[in-house]
Amino acid sequence: MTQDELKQAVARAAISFVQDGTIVGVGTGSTANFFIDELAKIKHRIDGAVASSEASAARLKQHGIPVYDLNSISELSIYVDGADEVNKYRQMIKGGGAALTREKIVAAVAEKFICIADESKWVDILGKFPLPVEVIPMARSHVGRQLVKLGGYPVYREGTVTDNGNIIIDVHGLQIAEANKLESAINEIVGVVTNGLFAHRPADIVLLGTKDGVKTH
Ligand SMILES: O=C[C@H](O)[C@H](O)[C@H](O)COP(=O)(O)O
Repeated sequence: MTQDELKQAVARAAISFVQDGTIVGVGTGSTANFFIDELAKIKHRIDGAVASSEASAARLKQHGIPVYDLNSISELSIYVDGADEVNKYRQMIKGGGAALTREKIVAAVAEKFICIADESKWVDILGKFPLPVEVIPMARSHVGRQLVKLGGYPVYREGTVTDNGNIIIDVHGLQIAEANKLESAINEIVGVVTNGLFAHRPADIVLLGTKDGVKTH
């Protein structure tokens, strides 16, 4: 099976968690795009969606799925999104597509976070994938210096502006043993909006696409 076929398989599997008549939280990225396309097939059964990026909102609308502002709803039963890395504690690194902040916000509202990923994303220790950090532009150098003190090698992601008008710094060289602590420490740096560690809010369910089928963790 190709990587895209594995992504499609987990996207399909996630549809079984969608309850009729509800608003669905939808993530960002290539795996989330497969989920949006699967969601379109059952769009008559749902009320609509909340998107974690402008790109996902546009794809949902192209399919004729109503997109709600998060502020206009009070509850969200599920949030379905991909990940750049996920471990056995269902902690994740996210933000390869620069959507980490909105993803974290929608995930915070959702009762259940369902992570959909192909097996290449499964890791023992988080950190091989450079950790994305969303930063207020004027704080770029300051945040970079603080990230070095935390043991990382910060690299400015040239040409990327987030949906919130900020920049991304990718932190290389981290071996993340205590994801909760590092998530908090980075978020305490003045000028950081948030970072792509989802440790305080791990996924509730991971659907992992493997050659032997979709495995649930
Ligand atoms: O900002 C992007 C998101 O965190 C994505 O969920 C993550 O990068 C995984 O994307 P993909 O499904 O394309 O590998």
